[in-house]
Amino acid sequence: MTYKRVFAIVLDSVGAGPAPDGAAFGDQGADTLGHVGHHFAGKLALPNLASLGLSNLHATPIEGVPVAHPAKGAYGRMVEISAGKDSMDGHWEMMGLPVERPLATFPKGFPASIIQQLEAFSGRKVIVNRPYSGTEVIKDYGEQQIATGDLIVYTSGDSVLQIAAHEEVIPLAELYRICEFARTLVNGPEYTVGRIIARPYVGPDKDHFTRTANRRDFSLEPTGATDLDRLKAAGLAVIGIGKINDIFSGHGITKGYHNESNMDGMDHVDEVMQTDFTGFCFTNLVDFDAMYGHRRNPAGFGQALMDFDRRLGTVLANLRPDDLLLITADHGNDPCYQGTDHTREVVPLLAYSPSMKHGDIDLGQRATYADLGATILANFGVAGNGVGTSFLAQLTN
Ligand SMILES: O=P(O)(O)O[C@H]1O[C@H](CO)[C@@H](O)[C@H]1O
Ligand SMILES: [Mn+2]
Ligand SMILES: [Mn+2]
Repeated sequence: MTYKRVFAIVLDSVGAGPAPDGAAFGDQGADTLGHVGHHFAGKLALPNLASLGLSNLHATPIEGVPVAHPAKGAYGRMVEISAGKDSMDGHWEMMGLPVERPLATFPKGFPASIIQQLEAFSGRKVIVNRPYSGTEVIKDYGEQQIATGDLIVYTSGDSVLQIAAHEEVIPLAELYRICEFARTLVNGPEYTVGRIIARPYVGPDKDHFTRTANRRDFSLEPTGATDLDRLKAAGLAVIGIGKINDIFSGHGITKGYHNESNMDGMDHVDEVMQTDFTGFCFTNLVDFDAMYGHRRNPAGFGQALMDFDRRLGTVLANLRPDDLLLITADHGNDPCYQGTDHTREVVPLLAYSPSMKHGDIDLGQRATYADLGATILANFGVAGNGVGTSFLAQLTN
C-alpha cells in the first residue's frame, strides 16, 4: 500500500474542454473551465489548483490561471466512455462501471402509464411533465402548486425524473415516499431512468422561491459491482461525502455525510481528514452544477471555483505524507454554452501527495474515467474488473 488514505474530490460538472465524442452529444466546443476563465478575463484566481497543474492539463492555458513550471502534482484529463453525461454515468464509470447502454430520456415528457401510476399513488395531479429548468419550473408553476397541491414533474436532457414540491404543501417525508415509488416504476426493462430527484423548495411567492438542501437523488441501483464494493469487501473504509451515497444507492459505502453546500462539503472533508482510517474518502461538490452550470451563470461558477480553491489550501496543508488527493469532475456543464444541460467534455485529473518528490507528472489523456478507480484499487492491492488502467506507478517520483 503506497497511500493509507485516498481522498477524491469530484467538482461536479467542472469540465476541462471538448470531448472526442462531444459533437455526437450536440456539445461541440463546450469547455467549462476555459469559458469560465475567459468570462473572468484574467481575474479567475485559483492559486492552489494552478499550483497542482490545472492549466497544464487544459489544451490552452485557462485565462488567469498560470501554467505551473513545475506543477506540484500530477495532472491529466479523463475521457468518458459511458453512454450518458449525467452524474451517475460519470461517478459509476470512475468506479469501474461505465454505463454502456443509454438510459431513457423523455424529451416529450413521461408516458401516460407512468404519470397515471404516480397520480394514483400520491393522490395528487401531475402537472408540467416535460423538460424544464428546475428554477424556472417553480417560478412558473410553484404558485399553482401552492393553490392546488399538484405535483410538479419535470425532466431534462438527462435520464432524470424530477419532482419539485413546496415543503409546506407536500411535506418532505411525503415527497421522498413519492420519489421512492417513482423509482420502482422506472427500473426497467421498459423504462430505465438514471435518477429520480426530489426537489423541495420554500418561499412565499414566485419571486422568492428557493430550493433547499433537502434535495435527494434516488439512483438506479448499480447494475454490477463497483470499485467501492471491492474496497469495502476488502475491509477498507469507504467514506462518501455529498451525493455519493445517493449515486451508489449506499452500495460499497461504510459511512456517508450529507452536504448542505460546497462549503459544508469541505467542512466534512476537513473533519474526515482529522480522523485516522485506511481507505477511500469520495466527495462530491454539487453547487458548481446545480447552482451555476445549469443556471448558465459563469460569474457564480467562477466564484464557486475560487471559494473551493481557498478551501483546497487547507486540505493541501493538512495532507499527510501517506495521503493521496485526487481532484476530478463527472461531466461538463459549460455556463457559457447554449441550453441548460450538462455538456460532454473531458474532465480534469489532478493528483497530489506530499510524498511526491518532484511532482510535475503528465498523466496525459486517460481513455476512461475508470482509471481513477483502477488506481485506487491498485494502491490497496485490491483486484478490479479490468476496466481502466492504474496510473499509480506514475505518481511516485
Ligand atoms: O434544472 P435542475 O432542476 O437544476 O435540474 C438539473 O439537474 C439534473 C441533475 O444534474 C439535470 O439533469 C438537470 O435537470
Ligand atoms: Mn454531476
Ligand atoms: Mn447536473
